[in-house]
Amino acid sequence: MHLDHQQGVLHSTDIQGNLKQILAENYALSEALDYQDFGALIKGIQQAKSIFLHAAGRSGYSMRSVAMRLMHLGFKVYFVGDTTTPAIQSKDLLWVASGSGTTGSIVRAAEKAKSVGANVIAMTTNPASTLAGISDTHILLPAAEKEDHAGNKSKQYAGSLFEQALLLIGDAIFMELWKVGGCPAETLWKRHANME
Ligand SMILES: O=C([C@H](O)CO)[C@H](O)[C@H](O)COP(=O)(O)O
Repeated sequence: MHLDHQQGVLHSTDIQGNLKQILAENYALSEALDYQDFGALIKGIQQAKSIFLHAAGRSGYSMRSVAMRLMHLGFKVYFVGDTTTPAIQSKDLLWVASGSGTTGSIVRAAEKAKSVGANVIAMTTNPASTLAGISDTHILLPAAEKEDHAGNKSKQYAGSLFEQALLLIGDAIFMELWKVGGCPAETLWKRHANME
């Protein structure tokens, strides 16, 4: 069950064991969430004039995937920092995610959104973080923060659990909005990128 670094050969692996660990951690996180918190997010998405998503690094990749699905549902959605992303305004929603809750660009975006009167919803692993404090609604994802190397909350590297949970929770939110909206998959598919 090891990679022989000297030979550079993969003799045998425990990929299945690792995958089980990852799935078990995500399952445990799903059991520990406070689902009451999600009401404000669903309402915020439904009521926003435009929805802005923002997160950095791997958290950002997860949130980009979520943004794409919201677009498939027909929402006006932007990812902060993209070339065609406009100014946020008072009737808009900024949905941000940062495991640490301290990433500078994400905190600054939340501050700007608050200053124009937009609704700010933040997902972090730390309710005491700057980002959680700024937000109108904070949703706690009980995962390891990226610099918590103790391994008590996750055996995975850095913020991996948080970043995976973002994508999974995003898909769960998409499913809920899709059910409520009642549009057939064919309607959503018409919005899917056709120049891939
Ligand atoms: O890419 C990331 C890193 O590899 C940690 O696992 C993070 O998503 C990125 O550094 C942003 O951090 P947070 O704002 O704390 O999510």
